[in-house]
Amino acid sequence: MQKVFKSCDKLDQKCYESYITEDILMEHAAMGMEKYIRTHFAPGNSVLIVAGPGNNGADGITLARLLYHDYEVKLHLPYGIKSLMPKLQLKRANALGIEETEELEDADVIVDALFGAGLNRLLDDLSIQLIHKMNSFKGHKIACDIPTGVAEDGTLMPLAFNADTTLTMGAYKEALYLDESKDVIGKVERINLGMSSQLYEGESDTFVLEPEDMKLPTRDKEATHKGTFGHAAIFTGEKEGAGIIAGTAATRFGAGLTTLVIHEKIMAPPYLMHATTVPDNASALAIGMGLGGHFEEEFLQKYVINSHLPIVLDADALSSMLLLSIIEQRDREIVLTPHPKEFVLLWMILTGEVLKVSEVQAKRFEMVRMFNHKYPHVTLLLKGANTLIMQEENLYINPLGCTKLSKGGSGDVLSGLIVSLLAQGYPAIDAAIHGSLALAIAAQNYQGASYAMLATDLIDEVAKLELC
Ligand SMILES: NC(=O)C1=CN([C@@H]2O[C@H](COP(=O)(O)OP(=O)(O)OC[C@H]3O[C@@H](n4cnc5c(N)ncnc54)[C@H](O)[C@@H]3O)[C@@H](O)[C@H]2O)[C@@H](O)CC1
Repeated sequence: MQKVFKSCDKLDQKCYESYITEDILMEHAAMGMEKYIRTHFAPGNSVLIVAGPGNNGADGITLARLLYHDYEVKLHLPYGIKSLMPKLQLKRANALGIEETEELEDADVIVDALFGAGLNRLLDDLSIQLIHKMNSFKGHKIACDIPTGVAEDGTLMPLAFNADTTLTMGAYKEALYLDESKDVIGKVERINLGMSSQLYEGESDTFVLEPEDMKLPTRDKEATHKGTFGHAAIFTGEKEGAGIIAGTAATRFGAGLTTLVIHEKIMAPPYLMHATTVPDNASALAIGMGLGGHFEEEFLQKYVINSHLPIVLDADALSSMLLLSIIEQRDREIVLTPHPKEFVLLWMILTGEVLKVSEVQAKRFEMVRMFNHKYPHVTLLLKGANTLIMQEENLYINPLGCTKLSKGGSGDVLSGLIVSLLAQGYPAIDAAIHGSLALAIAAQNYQGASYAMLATDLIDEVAKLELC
């Protein structure tokens, strides 16, 4: 996992105090982009660099110098040059013979160095025209630091540069991981600015997860039996399919036993048990998926609220005042897995504040932190294109989800994976992180069409993760 920061200003300041000047940082920023281009494009290819008036533009001008002669470099400066660093970089570039181009033509590589971290107001007409044009080009699109149109606080403007790759300077920033900007950021790579990234970064309590972080349930001992791996009890309500999907996922992910708790007799697959109450040896619970109003309050009070077993609250449980009262229990392992619409409901119940889904989406990090401030002991997993997971002040971003997951049943699989890990004895935060990673990586591994994946396909992919 990698550290993530709200802004790099303080990190840059720390460098200056160590005599690592702006000029050094900038040279390395440009060298990082140069390396990326030289790795992916042979000399002779054309590179269009659109450079703005500030230091983001200066990164672009520096890149022009580094590539000039080996590549067909076209440098466009639509706003002229305003500050010290771009002036210095342009002098150096001009001295080598680089001239500005007035024409904006397609190239093999298009570099957006118009505005980076300094974007502080809406784009004007000139920028809008430029970005429309750059987006229409066929060349490989690289954003320097952050695409123009994505502000440092993560706000996505009505138009943004549509990057294939964002080469971000020094450290990963939160703005790169808001759901709304996922489609314009493309792949993200970090560029080191003349020192180890660990020295540049310092401390952070926010992290972006990587595939290598995924830990699968371990079965490294031979002298075991089904009881060794816990017993997941999944409350199955009006839509019994949701419980069956979650139960199948829980079993596939290693739970020794899985029971669907339901009042009625159902046709469950043979590997799932079902019962009308929670089995005595249950080691974790999951409730909410397809629940409806299946269980009476007295039953829920006895088997869910008073049980104190580790628990996943999902879907309908997140709009139940009774079930949400669980989050006051500070001695319990609790995972909440809302999607943004469910978060709106739970937030209203917990605080009385009525939010729109769009407001939650626009400030996902802030909302998760506000929830965490009230309930630090609860693991909150806010679903989305970039899932956010937080407990005890540490926030983890899982950016590995993909559009194949946008289908009914994916959330039930996730609840099943998490309750499975809880049943096997993993702490709530680990269960949420590794369940979420397993879900996302399994979806990536699915080989069918992007629109075709069923919850059962996803569970089959989970079953193969250890072999990958
Ligand atoms: N500070 C440093 O030491 C480093 C900075 N680097 C680069 O510097 C960038 C930040 O540079 P700056 O702080 O100069 O900011 P930018 O270059 O992103 O933009 C600042 C300039 O754009 C103008 N501006 C902002 N929004 C505008 C809008 N909507 N329309 C028109 N003009 C607008 C501002 O008035 C200012 O002149 C980073 O994104 C990164 O690319 C890198 O070189 C790494 C090191």
